[in-house]
Amino acid sequence: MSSASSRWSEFVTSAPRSLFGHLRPQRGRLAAGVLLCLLGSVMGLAQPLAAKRVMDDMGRGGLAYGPVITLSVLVVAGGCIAGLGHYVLDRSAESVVCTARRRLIDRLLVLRVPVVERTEPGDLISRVTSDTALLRQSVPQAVSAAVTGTLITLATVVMMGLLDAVLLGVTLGVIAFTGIVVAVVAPRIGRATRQTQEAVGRMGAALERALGAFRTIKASGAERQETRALYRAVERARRTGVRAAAWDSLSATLSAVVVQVCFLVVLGVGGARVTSGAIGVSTLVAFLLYLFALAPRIGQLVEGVAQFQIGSAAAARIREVEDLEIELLEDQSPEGETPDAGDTLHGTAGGTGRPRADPLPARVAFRDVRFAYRPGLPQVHHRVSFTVPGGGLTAFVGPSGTGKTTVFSLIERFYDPDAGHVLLDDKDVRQWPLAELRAAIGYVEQDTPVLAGTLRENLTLGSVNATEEELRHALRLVRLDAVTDRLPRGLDTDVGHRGSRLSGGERQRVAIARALLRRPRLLLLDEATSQLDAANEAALRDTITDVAGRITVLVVAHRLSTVSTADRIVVMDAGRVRAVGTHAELLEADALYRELATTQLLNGR
Ligand SMILES: Nc1ncnc2c1ncn2[C@@H]1O[C@H](COP(=O)(O)OP(=O)(O)OP(=O)(O)O)[C@@H](O)[C@H]1O
Repeated sequence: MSSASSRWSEFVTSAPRSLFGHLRPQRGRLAAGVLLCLLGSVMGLAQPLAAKRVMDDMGRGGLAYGPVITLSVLVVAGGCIAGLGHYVLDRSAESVVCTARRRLIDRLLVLRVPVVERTEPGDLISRVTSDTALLRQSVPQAVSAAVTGTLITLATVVMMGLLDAVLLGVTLGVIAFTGIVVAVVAPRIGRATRQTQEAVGRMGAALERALGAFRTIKASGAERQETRALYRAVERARRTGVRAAAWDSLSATLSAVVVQVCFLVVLGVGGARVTSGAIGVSTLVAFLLYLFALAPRIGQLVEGVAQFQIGSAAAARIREVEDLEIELLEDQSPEGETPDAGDTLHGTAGGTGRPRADPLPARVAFRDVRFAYRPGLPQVHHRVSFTVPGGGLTAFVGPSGTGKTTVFSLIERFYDPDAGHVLLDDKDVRQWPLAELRAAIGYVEQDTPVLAGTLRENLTLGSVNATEEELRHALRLVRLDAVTDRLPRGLDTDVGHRGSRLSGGERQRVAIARALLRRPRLLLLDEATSQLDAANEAALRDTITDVAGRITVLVVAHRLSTVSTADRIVVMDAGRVRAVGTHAELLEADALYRELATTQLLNGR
């Protein structure tokens, strides 16, 4: 069996299971909704009999008002009860969607970094929005069709059988034909829906790519190029959507046509039977009324099977996200070993990840670390080893792509090394509960360190209980207090998407203030490669020197002003540590460092 067909057969068996998984928590309400729909429909079933009675009475020359009143009551009450049933089903469908969205959201931010790197954010977004919306659309129809449609169809068939067995035979022929149509077409609807949702996911990814680099696209004059790429994604979604719609329409049309044909056949055969005296006119009329009642039920069943396929396809895509590997933020050390709070964080302020007392600087060490981002990719670290004592400023320098930022990613446990050990306070980071490890570290990335929202929201990300005084202190530390004082709304100023309303230097300093507010024991600072003006550069250098007086600071350095004040410099080259020393020592002893200091570092890159 080819891999595509085995994937398909796995989808066919697992997708409905995923859909049932979503429905299970709402089974009580769904059952109530179905019961009400059923009751409404059962009352509808009595209508043709009441109509037959009215006609028989008329045939006998008189009109009894009783059956007319009964008929009216049945019509109104049946409609109201069925309406209530549909409302209950719709409500349950909203709850199904809400639960599915919550479950997805719960998982999204704890996904492992490598897992997210393998997926497209836009596609993940479309699974939370578009696929869950499909669940909403398909659940009521699929459920009510499955139960109500089936039972009412059976009951209608029984009533028709009681009226006339021959005409029932004709009708059953129709149902059998429709069944064959559904069996052939339904899986194709499921497959086409899945393809449509995949195309919608790709469209989300393309949108995310374009809007995420809005300025770059404008500056590169690439609006038309990107618009064309988006058009292509939209067109793919349209094509697959049309395919799904074609199968859906085919099954609906076939079932409708077949019912009409059946009506004509029943009329013909029934007319002959009335003429021969086998049945009365009122029986034929009642049978035809049942047939008309049956037609929408068959349509409902066919549509229900289609909706079941659509819902299953959406549930399968949601399931794929739920199956992605996540991080365990709480204790995950193999031996259940948790570091002593006094030894690491000095206690954390419940849930905020902030230490209560002044933190002690952390010690960091790499022991023979080997690492590749993925199997098959070239190794980034080849037996990297170094030791950083608690406190002071350690700078990492080296040519671009030698694995300096990767050192930080391994300390943060965004990835785990393939061999060797990354140690914090002489303990492998894998032995640390992840939340505690990350609470001990402040990480300032090279790019995009500011989120949409206000300055205050940005600063308190990860330290929600920070006081006004702490905020002011952090701003003073990073020399941003004067800037915020000038802003009309101060800390409540909106910084725009990715902090676009701040300068590059301000963004970096906001990110440092945010990291410091968590009062880390270790600050990882990936220095911005862009050239800062002299005042900004001096402000940043003073901040780093200040902080390094209290906690351990590791900097991926791109500026001479940073390395010249460092307590030690780790020179990396091609995934190895080449030399360690002070600026003066390395200028003397290491040719690569000498070259870097006079070129890259001097120029800020
Ligand atoms: N997420 C990733 N997936 C795959 N490869 C990656 C990833 N991040 C970095 N790399 C690769 O790993 C190597 C080291 O990258 P790293 O960012 O650590 O270098 P660096 O020394 O910090 O470079 P720079 O000074 O330019 O920032 C590079 O070849 C890079 O292409």
